[in-house]
Parts: sequence; C-alpha cells; structure tokens
Amino acid sequence: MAGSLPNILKRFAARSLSKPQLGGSLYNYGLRFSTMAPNDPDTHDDFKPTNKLENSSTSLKDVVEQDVKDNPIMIYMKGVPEFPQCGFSSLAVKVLQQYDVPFSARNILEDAELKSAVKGFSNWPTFPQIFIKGEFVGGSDIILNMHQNGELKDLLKDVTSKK
Ligand SMILES: N[C@@H](CCC(=O)N[C@@H](CS)C(=O)NCC(=O)O)C(=O)O
Ligand code: FES
Repeated sequence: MAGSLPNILKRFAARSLSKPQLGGSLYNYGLRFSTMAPNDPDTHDDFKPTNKLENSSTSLKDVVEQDVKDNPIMIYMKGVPEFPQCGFSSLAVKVLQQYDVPFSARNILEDAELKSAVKGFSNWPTFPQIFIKGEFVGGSDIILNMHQNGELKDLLKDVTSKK
C-alpha cells in the first residue's frame, strides 16, 4: 500500500503538468440550467465544474466510485451534455433531460485513463455509461428503452430537482 503511493503521486504530478485537470471535470446539471456553458463566468457557483480530485492521491477507480456514490445520476460520456461528441452520448443526455432531475457528467474523451477506469468499474465496454442511485444502468439504448416503458420515471421518482 505505502509502496504504491509514490507511483500514484508521480502519475498525478505528471498529469498536472500536462493537463490542468485530473479525471476530467465533473459537471453538474440541473434541468433549468442545462443549456449553460460549463465555463461561463456568469454561471452560479453551484453549477461550475468542480474538481475535487486535484492534488489528491485518489485512484481513478476511487474517483468513479465516489462519483457514483455522490451523484444520484452520473453519466460518463463522449463530450459534455451541451456538446456531445457522439450520437449515443447525445441520445442518453436527451433522455435524461426529459426529467426534472439534476445529473452529473464527466467527459471520458478528456482522459483515457478515466475512460478505462470506468470500463473496469462497470465491466461494460462502451459509452455512454449511466449510473442511477449508485447502480450501473447501461448505455443509451437501455436508458431510451427504460424511458419508453416507464421504468425510468419510476426509478427517478425520488430524485428531486436541485432548485
Ligand atoms: N449499445 C450502446 C452502444 C454505444 C457504443 O457502441 N459506443 C461505442 C462508440 S461511441 C463505444 O463506446 N466504443 C468503445 C470506446 O469508444 O471505447 C449504447 O446504446 O450505449
Ligand atoms: S464516437 Fe463514433 S459512434 Fe460514438
């Protein structure tokens, strides 16, 4: 355990030189704010991208575990909700936006190691990946299907709007 710490720190230090953020930014979206620009200086503090991971020695698997625990709806996607970079991710975001619920997102295209950590965590090979109330739900086809058959509405019943 103690022996592996320097390697983790080395990896993180290297990354902070080449990239300002670790594990990709975490974006939080409330439905009413879903069209905001993530780096808009006028955006309310509550909705600015957060990065609790900077200067931490947390492994990326821990990051994913924490994300999924802290955020009732967590999506790992290609691109960001305002600008998905793949049709599958775009579809998943559109489905989630049908509900008045806050969701959080990370762009796996920002970080290849995060991408691989997410795949390892869920044991699922593709993106997007959606977690609801701590459980892995699936990708865009599954979330669309759950939307169409009413399962998603039931599942999100107790996930309340932020504001
Ligand atoms: N059935 C899946 C299909 C998603 C999919 O095929 N994603 C591909 C292309 S974006 C993917 O993530 N491939 C693995 C990768 O890019 O690492 C869904 O609806 O979410
Ligand atoms: S990036 Fe090509 S299908 Fe998703």
